[in-house]
Formats: sequence, structure tokens, C-alpha cells
Amino acid sequence: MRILAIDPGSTSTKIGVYQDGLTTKGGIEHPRPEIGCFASVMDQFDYRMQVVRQYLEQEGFGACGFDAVVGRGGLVRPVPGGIYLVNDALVRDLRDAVSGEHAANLGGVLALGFAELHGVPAFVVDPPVIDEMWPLARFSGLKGIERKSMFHALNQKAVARDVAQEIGRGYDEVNLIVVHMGSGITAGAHRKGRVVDVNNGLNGDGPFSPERSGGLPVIGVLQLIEEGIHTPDELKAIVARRGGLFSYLGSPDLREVERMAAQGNLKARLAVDAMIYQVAKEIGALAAALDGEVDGIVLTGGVAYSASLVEQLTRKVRFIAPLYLRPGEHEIEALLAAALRVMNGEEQAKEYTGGAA
Ligand SMILES: Nc1ncnc2c1ncn2[C@@H]1O[C@H](COP(=O)(O)OP(=O)(O)OP(=O)(O)O)[C@@H](O)[C@H]1O
Ligand SMILES: CCCC(=O)O
Repeated sequence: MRILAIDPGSTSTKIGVYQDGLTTKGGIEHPRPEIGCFASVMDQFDYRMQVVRQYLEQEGFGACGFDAVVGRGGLVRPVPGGIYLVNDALVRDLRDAVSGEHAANLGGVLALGFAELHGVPAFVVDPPVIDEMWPLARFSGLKGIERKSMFHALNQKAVARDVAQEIGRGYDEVNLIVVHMGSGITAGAHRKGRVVDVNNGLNGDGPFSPERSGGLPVIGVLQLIEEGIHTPDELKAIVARRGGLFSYLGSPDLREVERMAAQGNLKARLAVDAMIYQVAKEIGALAAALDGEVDGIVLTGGVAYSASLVEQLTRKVRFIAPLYLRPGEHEIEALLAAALRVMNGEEQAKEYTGGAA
């Protein structure tokens, strides 16, 4: 059995190949000026196909066939968690960016591109739009504005399953708070296998992160528009890509910001402390959402590699539940494991129909 996994991120493409029990995994970085030449995410299709081809050749898989191809899910319409066959409806919604532009939208399209070359099925797994929120979590506080589920679903679910296993129980038997801390930060309340509440980092919700603003005071945002400082479109981009640490310090790279802090830059120290403070508050809020019945708090994403940040955060939230560390992302492994479950007949791939947005 040989399976190809493709995980496109905003400045990298991660690739994995499963072959008879062994996984080969790698990533190709795309310099910002190079990837910045494309007007839209979908315009990068040929470029990313070529990148994946080059990787496969370099790793000795150039002449190989595949039994299935699996890609990261994108911002399609809200769906329950699971594995989805890439079909026409899914490809159309990815191309139309029905729930927003994101590099992840290329995942299903690239998977299909390679699957068609080999005459095999293509899948996507746990797209960021999976929606398992309970009704209370949908209230924003204003009629007409509903909180939406959009988060690092693939990685959150993968590490949650892994931690449940470490605890010795099934994912659907535990309550976990999973905090993915990457360029964006999303924190989810996983209640017995369902993510019943989670912040949508891309939309200005939750803690600030290296790149995202998180929740902002609404009147302050309106003033920026009224005073002509930013247009609504500029603000949408700032909230998702140029907020958080980037806006305070000019860099979204926590390693660089920590270096600045270590060299005595007090602004950098305070901004990192504030990010930790906001993440801790989010964890506390989710603990209350789960009635305090929390089996574990899981920290994952690139930011969780920072030992000092993890130590500070642990001191603030360890009164809630034990902490489990899963730094980095585990998406390629999760994609390959999911495709393997389908190919082995242990799980059935769902049909994406593209219900209401
Ligand atoms: N060893 C480390 N120490 C401190 N920070 C780190 C370390 N490694 C990565 N980071 C930080 O993690 C952040 C990026 O995380 P990650 O690679 O998970 O994000 P991404 O894939 O770009 O975005 P996302 O996870 O939101 O999809 C950056 O701010 C980076 O500086
Ligand atoms: C994947 C959606 C969440 C984020 O990037 O902040």
C-alpha cells in the first residue's frame, strides 16, 4: 500500500508518503516573494504540483504509483468531522473559497490532481470548517452575528486522539482542552470526541497570536474605519495576517521576538507575556464551558516548542488539569493514518454535498 499526503500551508508545502508501514515526510519552504507573485491561492496550483513532483523524484518516488492521495481539507462549507472523498462539489467549493481564502484550499485540489494521474481516490480529512459546536457557543451577543467553527481541526483532533490514548481512554470518553499555537491560535473544548466550542482565529476571535489579532474591542475597530486609518478590507487582512505579535513588534516569529526580549526589549517581553495571559484566559473560559470536568490540557503547534512560554502558561493553568505537550503539527501523520483507515476498510469516507453555508 502506498499513499501520498499533501499539506499546503501559506509559506510551505508539507508532503508525506506512506509505504508498507513506513512514512517518509518532508517540507518545501516557499520564499515569500516567490509565493507572493500569485494573485490568488488557486493560481498556485501548477506551482505546487511541480513542487510535489520534485519532492517525490528527490525522495525516489518519482516512478511510483499510489493507491490513494490525501490532502489537507480547506475552507469549504461547515461539515461534521471525518474523512471526505474529493468530489466535484468539494472541488467547486474549494475553488470558490466559499468560506474564505486559505492555502489549505489547495489540499483537496492537489490531492485530486495526483489521484487522477494514478486513477485512484482522493480524500481530505477534518477540514478547518468542521462544525461540532453546541448551540450555546454559537451566540455572539448580537442577533445576526453567529460565532462560527473554524480552527486547526486536523491537528487538534490528531493530538487529542493521541493524548486520549496516553490517558488510556477513547477520544470519545475524555474531555480535553486543545490549544493549537501556530501563526494562529485556536483553543477547542473537545467534549467526548466533539469540539463543542472553539475560537475562530481568522475572524478576530480568541487570544492574539503571532499573526492574528484575536478578539478586538468593536468600537475601536469602527473608529479605525471612521477615522480613515484603515478600510474594512485592510482590517480583514490585518486581523488574520498582520495582527498579534507582528503588529506590536514587526515580526510574527516568536523565536525572534523571544531573542528581542532576552536582549532587554521590554516591549517584546510584555507582548509575549500578554499573549500567554490571553491564552490562559481562553483555557479558563473553556474549562468553565466544560463545567470544570477537564481530563487534560494539550499544547500543540510551533509555539509550543518554546520551553519558557510553555513553562509560564503551565504555571497559570495547571490548577485546571494536567498538561500534555505535543509541539509542532502532526498533520501529515494524521492525513496518512486517516487514508489508511479508509483503504483498510476500518472507516468509510463521507460524501461532501455542500449544504448551506
Ligand atoms: N523552537 C521554537 N521556539 C519558539 N517558537 C517557535 C519555535 N519553532 C516555531 N516557533 C514559532 O511558531 C510559530 C509558527 O508555528 P507553526 O509553524 O505551527 O505555524 P504555521 O504552520 O505557520 O501556522 P498555523 O499553525 O497557524 O497553521 C512562529 O511564531 C514560530 O516562531
Ligand atoms: C486553520 C484556521 C485557523 C487559523 O489559521 O487561525
